[in-house]
Amino acid sequence: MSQLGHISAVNIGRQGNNAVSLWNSQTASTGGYRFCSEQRNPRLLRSSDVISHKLNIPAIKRARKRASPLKVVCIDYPRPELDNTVNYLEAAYLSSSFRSSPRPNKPLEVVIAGAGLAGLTTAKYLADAGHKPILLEARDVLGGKVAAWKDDDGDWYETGLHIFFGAYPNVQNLFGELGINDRLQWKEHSMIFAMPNKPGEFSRFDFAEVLPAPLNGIWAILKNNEMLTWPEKVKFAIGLVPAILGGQPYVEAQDGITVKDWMRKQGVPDRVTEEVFIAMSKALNFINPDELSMQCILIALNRFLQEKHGSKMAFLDGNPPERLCMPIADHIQSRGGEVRLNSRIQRIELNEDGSVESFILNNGSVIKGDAYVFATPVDTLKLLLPDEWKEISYFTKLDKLVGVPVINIHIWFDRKLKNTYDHLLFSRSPLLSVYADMSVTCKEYYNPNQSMLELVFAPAEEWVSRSDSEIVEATMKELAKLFPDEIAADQSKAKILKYHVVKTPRSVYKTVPGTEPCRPLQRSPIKGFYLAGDYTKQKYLASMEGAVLSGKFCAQAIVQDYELLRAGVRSKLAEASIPN
Ligand SMILES: Cc1cc2nc3c(=O)[nH]c(=O)nc-3n(C[C@H](O)[C@H](O)[C@H](O)COP(=O)(O)OP(=O)(O)OC[C@H]3O[C@@H](n4cnc5c(N)ncnc54)[C@H](O)[C@@H]3O)c2cc1C
Repeated sequence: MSQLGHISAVNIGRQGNNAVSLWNSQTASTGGYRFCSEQRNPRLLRSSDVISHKLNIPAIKRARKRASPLKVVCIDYPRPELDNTVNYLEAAYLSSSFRSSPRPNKPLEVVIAGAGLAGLTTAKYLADAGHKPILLEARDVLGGKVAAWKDDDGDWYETGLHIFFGAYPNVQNLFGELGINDRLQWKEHSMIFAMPNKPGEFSRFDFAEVLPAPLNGIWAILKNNEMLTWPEKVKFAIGLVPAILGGQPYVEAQDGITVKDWMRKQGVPDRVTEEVFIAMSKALNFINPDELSMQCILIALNRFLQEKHGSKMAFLDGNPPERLCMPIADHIQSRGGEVRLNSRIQRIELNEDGSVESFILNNGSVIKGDAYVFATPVDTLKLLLPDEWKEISYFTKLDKLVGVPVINIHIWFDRKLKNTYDHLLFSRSPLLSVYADMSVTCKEYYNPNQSMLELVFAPAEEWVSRSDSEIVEATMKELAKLFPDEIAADQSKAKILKYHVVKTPRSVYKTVPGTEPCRPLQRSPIKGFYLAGDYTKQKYLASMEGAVLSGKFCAQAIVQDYELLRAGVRSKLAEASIPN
């Protein structure tokens, strides 16, 4: 920390691409940020505020002349591809707090179960803070729900078709930190929906680059007259007024109601739900609007509409284990951490006082540490929960969080399909959710002569136990409507060269009404035991961004608990002391 008159410069990052923000030091830690680079009119930061990328030397000098009591905070802030708003600053600030935290005298050994994005980021940020993570993954591949495999022909197939959104500040910050920003292939700022009544046709919502948020979103909706009529748009807009006026408290209060019921309560015509929200519900949580909690839609709308590029989409340029997970694992290992595959935790062994003594692996190995993290899916955690913890309300609430089934399908065709875009497409078909021609959208899968469609099949409850051939047959019938000139269900047009079907019987937690209060904080009531995962408490949905943020929160809790963990304080298993 270097002194500049009354101003202290904290944590000046790497050269170039550094954001400098001036804010009132008293409010910085509370999250009530004051935007002080134009120091005359301090005001609360809005998510649309643009934070300067460059070192704002003139602003520092001006503040210095006035002997300002402001603190200058310089954050190592790798330039994100898109927005440069307070959400990104917060993400970068949290990341930099690990690197700038005091180096521990004796690093903690932290044993982490599960190398999905949550476990990987927990380990990464713990390593950044000078600790030693030992990351144990059950399978022989990194990534969990972003895992992928190479077949005998060298083609990749994935657990899920994954889209990165502009409104993913922590993910973009992570890419920046790892120096892999160029691996995100950003697409045109549009949402493209198939038109079931006009087979082979699409309807677009195009977000104008010249307009700020939320006008660009409102304009995109107003301009599209193919999916919604003007009276429907007006009724939908009126229905949304309480959400706009009520802000976050209103959004949180809508957890108790399904999308379908909320629309009816607000007087929004059923056709709006059918035209737009079936597709959105399936894309967000692989279920229909009669099951999905309205809070989920409002959170997504909030993010998409409040940030200019919030709904802009990117594809990773190749398979996630190598293109995203390996750089994180390499980073962890370069800082003394360990990443071990084929290491399934079979049992959580407890001390007499109910705290964790060790993790027992399926091969019988005993792994001990100073702290323990479960970054597995919630369904796995529930299966492995020690009996002694089962009555604790923090854990009993997990019963309501249940993974939803989903199927990811890849079909390689003998030709290049024409009726497609270099983009994600909402199929609006009964069995399918979103899809993309990955031979166009993804650099590593690029093929000028043949298409590979990757499709998300949802809701999949009734289908997940059926055979792959049945699932592909049903998919082909749907594809015949999306590609009327090019695909027929009997393959009399485009021929299938091969396919892969990946079933995930328990994927992200099913966001039905009443689940939000059941999401656990990352710090559990058991001292030394923490959770990470997209289902744990964080302001994003069950998504890659949510998983990454949960990992950061988990690492932050452990760093904050350093003294406690070093002292080896063990919890007394008393429900009374457990925060609900
Ligand atoms: C089909 C599909 C499409 C999706 N599309 C998108 C999208 O477009 N955009 C988006 O943001 N999100 C999307 N998601 C959601 C996103 O993939 C998840 O939210 C995120 O990857 C979850 O990360 P996680 O680390 O919390 O959990 P996981 O990825 O489930 O990681 C948990 C890890 O724990 C491991 N594990 C389990 N049991 C044990 C054990 N006993 N011992 C050790 N390890 C264990 C697992 O093998 C796994 O690696 C999609 C998901 C699916 C399934």
